[in-house]
Amino acid sequence: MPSRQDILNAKILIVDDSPDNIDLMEEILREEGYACVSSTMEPEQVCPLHREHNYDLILLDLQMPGLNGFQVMKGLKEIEQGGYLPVLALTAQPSFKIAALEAGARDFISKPFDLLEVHKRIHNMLEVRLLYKELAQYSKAQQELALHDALTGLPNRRLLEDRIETALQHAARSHAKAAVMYLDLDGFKAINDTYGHAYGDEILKMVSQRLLASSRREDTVARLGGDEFMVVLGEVHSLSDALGPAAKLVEVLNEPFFINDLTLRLSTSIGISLYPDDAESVDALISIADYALYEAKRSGKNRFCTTGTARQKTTSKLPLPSSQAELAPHR
Ligand SMILES: Nc1nc2c(ncn2[C@@H]2O[C@H](COP(=O)(O)OP(=O)(O)OP(=O)(O)O)[C@@H](O)[C@H]2O)c(=O)[nH]1
Repeated sequence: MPSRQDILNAKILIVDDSPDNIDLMEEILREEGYACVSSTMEPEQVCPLHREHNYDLILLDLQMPGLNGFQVMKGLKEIEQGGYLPVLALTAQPSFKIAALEAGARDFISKPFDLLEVHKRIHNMLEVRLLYKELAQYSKAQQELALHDALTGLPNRRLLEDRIETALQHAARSHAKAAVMYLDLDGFKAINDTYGHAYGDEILKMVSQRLLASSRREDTVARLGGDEFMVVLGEVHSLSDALGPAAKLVEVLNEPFFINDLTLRLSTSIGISLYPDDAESVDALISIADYALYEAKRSGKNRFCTTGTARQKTTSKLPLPSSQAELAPHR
């Protein structure tokens, strides 16, 4: 619930073509203790000002030359799409009251002003507006939490699948390819067992940072859970475009990790699948990369492995061209 102080600090804009009305309203608000009050006599400035300042309350005169209050509300609705239109209409015309509410105003104040009514209506509207903002922020934070891994802050599997889908759509549109790299740390369990879970957590956070630092802004780095990560490269033109980044990831995770006074080492194995060569769906690309990862582990860890026969085994019984017939471990 917003505090009295929150309400007094809310951002208020007065819109009226009469300087006397503006002076009067400013005085009423300042006397009550409202600290962030501004005004304009130019209705066409209301939308640009609201875009810039995101007001908590707009006290809007309905009858103004040029743009009237109803037209201003139309513009404000476009800015506050799906949101709470923070407009309190000011009108001397009883017939305008219902029209104003129908046009999106939350409430109205009749002219000439009744001081007690002005205070109550402004206070009540600000209370609802600020509550609405709190709720919107809370729901945004909840959505973020649901899509990100709590330990590392990286996208989780749900968001990752969305990002892969988007990368595939972009690649399809531009006749390019996309690469999915499935990473699993080598020997991570031993770090947990030897130094404790807190050290393991620290390593996972440092691994995330290294992966992010070694990737392009447009790539996606995600944590699937445990010691498994995924890096998605959009807009690659051939498998060889993914090999350099994969080699770099193997290399950066080979660098020592300094935690407190300990120097810890581990490595990573990576399986790579390529869109559209290996598969065209998110699930198939992930499972083919997983299979290539398995091959990287099986053939000695600390390396990356491309797909080749992985596709043959998971999706079809057709023989692959001989150039793709072998899994290709690299280190
Ligand atoms: N510290 C920490 N450990 C985790 C977390 N999630 C999973 N683990 C541990 O990570 C380990 C992952 O197991 P493995 O991948 O089999 O271990 P590994 O030693 O890397 O095995 P290889 O991949 O064969 O080299 C398990 O011991 C899990 O308990 C976490 O959030 N924090």
